[in-house]
Amino acid sequence: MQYQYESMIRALDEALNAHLAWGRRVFRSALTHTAPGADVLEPAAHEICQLGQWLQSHANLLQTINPHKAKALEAAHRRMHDAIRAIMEQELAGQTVPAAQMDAFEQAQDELIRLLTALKARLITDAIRHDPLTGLPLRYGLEHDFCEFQKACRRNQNAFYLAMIDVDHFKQVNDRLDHQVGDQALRHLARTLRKNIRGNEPIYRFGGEEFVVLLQTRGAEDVQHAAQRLLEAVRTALMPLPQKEPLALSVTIGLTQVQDDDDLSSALQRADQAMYAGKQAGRNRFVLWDAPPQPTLAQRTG
Ligand SMILES: Nc1nc2c(ncn2[C@@H]2O[C@H](COP(=O)(O)OP(=O)(O)OP(=O)(O)O)[C@@H](O)[C@H]2O)c(=O)[nH]1
Repeated sequence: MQYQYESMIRALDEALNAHLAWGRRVFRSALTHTAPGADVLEPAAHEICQLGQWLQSHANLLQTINPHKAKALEAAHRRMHDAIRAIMEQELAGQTVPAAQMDAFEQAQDELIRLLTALKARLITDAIRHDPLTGLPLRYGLEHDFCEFQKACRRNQNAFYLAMIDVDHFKQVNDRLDHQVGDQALRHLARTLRKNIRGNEPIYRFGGEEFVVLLQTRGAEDVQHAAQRLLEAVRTALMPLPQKEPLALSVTIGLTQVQDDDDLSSALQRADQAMYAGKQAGRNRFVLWDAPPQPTLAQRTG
């Protein structure tokens, strides 16, 4: 999932502040026996108030984050408004407000604040787990995703491969064209990679100009095709540059098969070794990790 975390968190804070201001206004109306605005007394008050408007304008996004909680949030907001409207109507008519009605309001209000606070925590957690440059996940969740992917591959009787992808001669892009173009190139590359892997294959920005992809395939031949396709996609996706030749990029890919009893750090280490071998062999290629050859006598004795 990708969204603008900063503006989303800011908008949520503004909606929460507006809700607190609304609460103060309701309290004042009750104490001074004056009619509050339409955003309290109208049956559609939950849509009129600022928090209600925020909920409507972010409905799709909330649905994507967690459909169950999105529904609960909307319901709590509506319940809270229904309760306060009933309370205010009785208050303005000079009637005593039943304690059960106050309880209903307080419960809905507590639920609303609890859900909004959890949503904010989720947004902040998501924000720090994603790379602001490319929008890709960073490596925080990799360990967990790796284990889940391992289980899914076993369940589907598919082969699990981990790919380490490193941009070739990226320093030259920064040096020749400047760092901003380098940033743009990383965004461009992330999009190209994302477009050329399956939706259920996670990709991470692993480090500066390194990406990690988890691949679910039918076997060695299949993964080699996938790697070849990625190399081709990166090579041919030229990045337009104003008043200059478009920028051509290439990557080197290190691949390793992940066994059922494998762990992330060993897989990363092997993929890194394969990628390094690819760099040494001339870049712009993939290398499938193979068990390292036994050291020769000359190497052993140095
Ligand atoms: N613009 C930009 N550059 C970055 C970012 N992260 C890392 N880099 C640059 O990536 C470059 C990596 O350089 P090297 O590790 O020497 O590798 P390389 O030039 O790609 O060479 P090979 O990997 O050997 O093909 C460095 O110049 C980093 O400054 C980033 O977020 N933005």
